Amino acid sequence: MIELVKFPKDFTWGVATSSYQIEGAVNEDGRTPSIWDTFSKTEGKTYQGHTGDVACDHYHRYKEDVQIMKEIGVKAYRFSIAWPRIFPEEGKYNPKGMDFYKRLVDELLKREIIPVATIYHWDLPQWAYEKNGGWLNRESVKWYVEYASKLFEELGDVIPLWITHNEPWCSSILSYGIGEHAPGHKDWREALIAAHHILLSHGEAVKVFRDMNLKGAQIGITLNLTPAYPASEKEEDKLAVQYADGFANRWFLDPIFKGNYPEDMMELYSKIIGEFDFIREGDLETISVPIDFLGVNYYTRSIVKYNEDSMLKAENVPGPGKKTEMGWEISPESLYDLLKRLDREYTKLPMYITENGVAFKDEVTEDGRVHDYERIEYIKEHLKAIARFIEEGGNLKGYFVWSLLDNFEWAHGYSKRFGIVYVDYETQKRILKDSAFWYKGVIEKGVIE
Ligand SMILES: OC[C@H]1NNC[C@@H](O)[C@@H]1O
Repeated sequence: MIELVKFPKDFTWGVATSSYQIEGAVNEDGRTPSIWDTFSKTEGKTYQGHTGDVACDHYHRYKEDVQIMKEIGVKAYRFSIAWPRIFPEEGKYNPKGMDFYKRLVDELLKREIIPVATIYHWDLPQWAYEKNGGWLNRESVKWYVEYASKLFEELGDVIPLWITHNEPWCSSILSYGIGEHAPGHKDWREALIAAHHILLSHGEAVKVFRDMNLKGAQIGITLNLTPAYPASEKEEDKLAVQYADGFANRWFLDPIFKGNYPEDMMELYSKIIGEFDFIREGDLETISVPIDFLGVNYYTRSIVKYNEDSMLKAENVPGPGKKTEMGWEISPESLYDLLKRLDREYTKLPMYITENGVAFKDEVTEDGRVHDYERIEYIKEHLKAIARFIEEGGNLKGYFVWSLLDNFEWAHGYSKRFGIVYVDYETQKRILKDSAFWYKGVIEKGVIE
């Protein structure tokens, strides 16, 4: 007996991308460098020195790509806007840069695809970074609000869903603390300062958004969340989970939904970074202004054991499940656990899975196709977890596959393919993978077998 898993009729089936990962055209129509242009051109920072100079040439091929979305039948398209196209210099608005997004939105609306805009997906203008380190400078909040306000003015009447930030954990901790992402700093105090200013910019932008009273438009934030599990039933491993969970999840969930940073993590971090003197009176009220929805990016879980020598008292151990090309364990049941926890402990607001997807070794076979059955399996299992949550009353409104296209996977360059559409970077030819045809069927029927 084939199990049929049904989704609500109005479920938002989408795909997601981001500007630096797909657009290319890095010097076109007034765009100036972002920190990722600088970082990717720095020796040793990205796989084989790959950059986003051309990427998927989406800046020129957007009409073709929107037509592909139409063929797949997606209802919504989550993309990000490149700040350096809109404000190539501080205070200097660039209408030609904005015009690209107006053209893109026109193409989407012509095909009745809902545009979902991420305001910041990591391509900070280099000019902002050069003013005392970008997000380390509290002025970044002002720059960001000026940028977001201009987007609301110019696109607020045609874009119904706005996401202030994509994965603040990555644009702060991974970028200023661990150093794997631009600007590549390795300083925990800087990481927490950047996180604070990013969260503050989120809250300030939401306030401006509310003041503009944009009819029918909603605003939220997207967090990448990684549920942590203990390697054993030992009490010390459970303590390791508490700190791993604080590090990955609660440091962002708590200020947004509870109006405070988690006490246990502040205590732990204060031993490393000293005073939290970058938090000012009223900041947490701003950060926790009410939003309309939460975007959740989910890929994998972590399993941790206690380690006295680690700052977080936690050390990752590999899970038993199958691994992806990124080395991430496949664990759809952890997505269900995560959604239940968010519903229980944080919010009853509508949620969207704003990213979920997987990198496997994709090859174009003799028949000119890409038989990515493992990706179909991955997406199917995660959709089942989502369906179970919805069935139990969970307020989950939509799902965006990461990604529409194979694209620039940050430090991994083009070596990791997440797309449901294959990109031949030599020719820029797009090939719908089997997963794209499968997803088309799911969208059409609203069920998975
Ligand atoms: O690693 C896959 C994706 N994860 N979330 C942010 C995106 O920019 C990444 O490509």
